Amino acid sequence: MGEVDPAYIQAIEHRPKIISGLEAGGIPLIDLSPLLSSDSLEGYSKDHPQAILDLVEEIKGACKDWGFFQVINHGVSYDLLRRLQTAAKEFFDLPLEEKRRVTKDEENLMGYYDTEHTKNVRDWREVLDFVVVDPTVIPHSPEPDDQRLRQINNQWPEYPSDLREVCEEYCRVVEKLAFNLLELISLSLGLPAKRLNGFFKDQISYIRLNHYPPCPTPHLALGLGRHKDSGALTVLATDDIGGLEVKRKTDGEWIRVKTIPESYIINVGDVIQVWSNDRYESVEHRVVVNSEKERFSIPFFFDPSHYEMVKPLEELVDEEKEPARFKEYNWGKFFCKRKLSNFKKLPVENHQITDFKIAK
Ligand SMILES: O=C(O)CCC(=O)C(=O)O
Ligand SMILES: [Fe+2]
Repeated sequence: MGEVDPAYIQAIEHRPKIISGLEAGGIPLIDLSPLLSSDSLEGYSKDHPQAILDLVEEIKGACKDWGFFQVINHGVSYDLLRRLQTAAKEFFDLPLEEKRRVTKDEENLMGYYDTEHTKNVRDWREVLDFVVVDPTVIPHSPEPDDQRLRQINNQWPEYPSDLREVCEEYCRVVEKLAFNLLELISLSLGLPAKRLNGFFKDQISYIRLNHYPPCPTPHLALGLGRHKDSGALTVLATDDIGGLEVKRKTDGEWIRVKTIPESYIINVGDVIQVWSNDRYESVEHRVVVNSEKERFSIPFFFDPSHYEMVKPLEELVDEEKEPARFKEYNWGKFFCKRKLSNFKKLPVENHQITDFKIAK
C-alpha cells in the first residue's frame, strides 16, 4: 500500500493506543450449542427448553450491556471457513493490477476496493465485497423522489478459481447462523421468534473480505476508523490476529476483542437499535493495525429488503410510557446514501440514524 500518505492519518483524539498483547475481557462469550439440538425456535412459549430460555437471557444481557458478543458452537464448519480464508489470502496476494480488474465503483457497488474512507480518513485496508443474493435489487439513487430501482451483481476475479464457489457456499451457511441469531434476539425482546424474519425477504446482505496489511505507522492510522454498522446484525469471522476494538458503553474506553479460535463476533447494527427503540444500541468499533502481521476478517452484513421502512416495532412502543424515539426511514435509500459516500471524501459527517432521532 506504499508509504504513509496523509490521507491515512487520524486526528490525535482518534489515534489508537498501541498495546502489546493486552486484551481486556468483558465481552460476553455465548455457547450456542442449545440451538444445535433444538429443531426450531418458532412460537414464543414458556415451553422452550430451559437451555434455550437461558440462552435468550444471555443474548439480552449482551445486547443491552455491550451491543457485542462472541459465539461458539455456532454450526459453521471450520473447514469451510478455512477454505474461504485461504482463497481470500490468495486473492489479496495478487498484484494490484489484477485485483483492480474487479474494482467496485458508483455503478458497480460490489468488488475490490483499496481506497475506502471511514469518517473521511482513509482506512489501512483493502476489501472485496459480494452480495449474498446475486443479483440484489436496491434503489437507483438515494434521492427520495427517485422511484427507479437497479440491480447489483457480483464481480468475481479469475483467480483464485474456487473463490466464487467457496464464497457462495459460505453465504448459505452464515445466513443460517444470522437467522438463528435474529430469532434469539427477537425472543430476547419478548417477541415471537420469527417476528423479524419477514424484513429479510429480499435481503440486501453482503459479505466483505477484509485485508489489513502490516502498517509502518500503526499509531497514526487505523485499519478501519471508528464507525457503527448500519444494517441489522453483523456476523464477523476473523483470523487469530487481534485488532478489533469496541467502545465500552459504561465508560467510553476502547476495549480490544479477544481472538477466540472458531468463534464469531456478533454485533447489533443501527437497524436493530431502531426496531428495539433504543433497548439495544449499535456500538462504535474500529480496527487497529500492527507493523508486523497482516490480518484478515470476514463480516457478513445482515441487511433487510431495500423497501422496508425502518421504525421502532409497534409492540415495543407505548405512546405514554415508551414513545417512539425514531422517525421511520427507508432502508434502501439509507444503504445507497452510505454506499455512494464511500467513493468520496466528504466534507461532512456521514448519514446516521441520529438524523431520524425524535427529540425528547
Ligand atoms: O475487521 C474487523 O474486525 C471488523 C470489521 C468491521 O467492523 C466492518 O467491516 O464493519
Ligand atoms: Fe463494523
